[in-house]
Amino acid sequence: MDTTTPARLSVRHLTKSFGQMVANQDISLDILAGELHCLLGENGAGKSTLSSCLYGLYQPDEGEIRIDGAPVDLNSPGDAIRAGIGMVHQHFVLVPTFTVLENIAVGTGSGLSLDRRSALRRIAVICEEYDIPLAPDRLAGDLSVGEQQWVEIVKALYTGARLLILDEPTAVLTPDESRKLFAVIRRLIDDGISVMLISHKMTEVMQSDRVSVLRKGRLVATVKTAEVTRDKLTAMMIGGQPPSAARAQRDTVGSGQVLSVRDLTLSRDGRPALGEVSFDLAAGEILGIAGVSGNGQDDIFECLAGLTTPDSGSIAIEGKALLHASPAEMAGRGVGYVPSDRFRDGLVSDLTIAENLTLGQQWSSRWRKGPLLDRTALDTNAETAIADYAIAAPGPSARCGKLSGGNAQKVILAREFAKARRILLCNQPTRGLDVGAVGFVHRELQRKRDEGCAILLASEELDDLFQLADRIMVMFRGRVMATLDTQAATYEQVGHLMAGQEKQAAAA
Ligand SMILES: Nc1ncnc2c1ncn2[C@@H]1O[C@H](COP(=O)(O)OP(=O)(O)OP(=O)(O)O)[C@@H](O)[C@H]1O
Repeated sequence: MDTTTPARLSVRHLTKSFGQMVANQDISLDILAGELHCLLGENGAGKSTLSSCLYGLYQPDEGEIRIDGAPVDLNSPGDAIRAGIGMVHQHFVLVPTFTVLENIAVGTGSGLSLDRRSALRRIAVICEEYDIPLAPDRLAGDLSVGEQQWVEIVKALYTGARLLILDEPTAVLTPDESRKLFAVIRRLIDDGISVMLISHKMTEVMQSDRVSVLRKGRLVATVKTAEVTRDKLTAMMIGGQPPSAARAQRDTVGSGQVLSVRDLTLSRDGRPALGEVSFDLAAGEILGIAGVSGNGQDDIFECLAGLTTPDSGSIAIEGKALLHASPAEMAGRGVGYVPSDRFRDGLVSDLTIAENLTLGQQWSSRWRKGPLLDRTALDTNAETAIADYAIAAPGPSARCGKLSGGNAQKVILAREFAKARRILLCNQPTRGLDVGAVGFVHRELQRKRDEGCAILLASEELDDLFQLADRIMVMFRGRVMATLDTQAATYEQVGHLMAGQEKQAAAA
């Protein structure tokens, strides 16, 4: 690939606003045929908006999109697919009771008119050509998250995509699955297919051919990856140094054993979700939970947060059994909870940042002036959080539903970190955050730990766990495979345990 390589997709002067918010401003860039092109930017920089415009989910206010030199109007995903653009989102939308083949048929609009034999042949050709391990007759409900992603990729290739947009694809994969995905991406590129990758992980970004950096809705530059360093890219992205952990903390307590979990067992829809999970957590300790998404992490947190009742087992905080506790009671006991699904469990989209920051504590005298909410106190609190956590938002009264994924996450972190005086339950806190924000969360977690807070930290990012956790508990199919001392553990060993491979882990 060189400068004479033709552009598969050209964007010229693309602008897209939501009310006053200009999410993409005058963006011009080319994605060349057969290149891996990364889109890099802080949370809220405009990456999702741009990719949504390219996939016909949003229509730009101004500007032009060309495919292979010809202007196109992308008014729907159907238009994008016809133009040869495929997109794999972070959340897959497969029908669990359908087979892989049926999901591909439904997703590509072939539906009932499908010629089964020729469809099977075509899927087999795609899988063989790009070395994708996928059996068309398996039920989607039986597939691992990584396998579901293969279905989405094959679906896009089946419709003839020549440009594939991948939105943070490795966020849900094991290290092994991520390596495999990158091997497939290389094959696609060798075959002349273009891949646009949205990723916050610098190790992945550095594997691309070129990077387009967005900052505050504008394109900073498109550069050849071989000609820049990680630090240079980070500086381009944030336009300076990452924000520092500036927050002063209030009273904190704690020493010795704080949280004790014994034989927690839970089934959901008749299937075992948790099997005899036991662990202890001490003040000033970070216990990491490693596991591929869906292996029981969410269930543990929901039991601890009082949102789900286990079938058996016990939970005790400082020796006292924990029964159903409301968010306000949890806050009263100094427990903060960062859930993995920010919009389902963490935020109310229609409420403002100021209101979301006091959610669950709105009856506390701190936020009341007589019977009414003290708006000034709410706004002051929100302004501090917006500054400390570098939340990209117009102000305290912005609705959380309009924030980018990463900025929404920062609102939850600001609220729950403030609550957590004794215990912080943190499920995937860095998911979808940019490098600057990840660094900030790491420093905040370390600060809370140093102040004596007991932290339970689940992350699909092994980097988070290896950098922060004192011990790493590895989950597979709802069971604890092992709890390792971080100093003595290796990435490979944890990766094997995450895949349920005890023997390989022992040999690693
Ligand atoms: N539907 C919408 N309505 C109003 N504002 C929006 C909407 N979608 C996005 N925005 C705003 O546009 C800006 C860009 O958001 P976008 O989601 O494109 O950022 P991003 O770079 O993908 O961020 P992240 O890395 O956090 O996912 C943000 O300030 C966001 O709040």
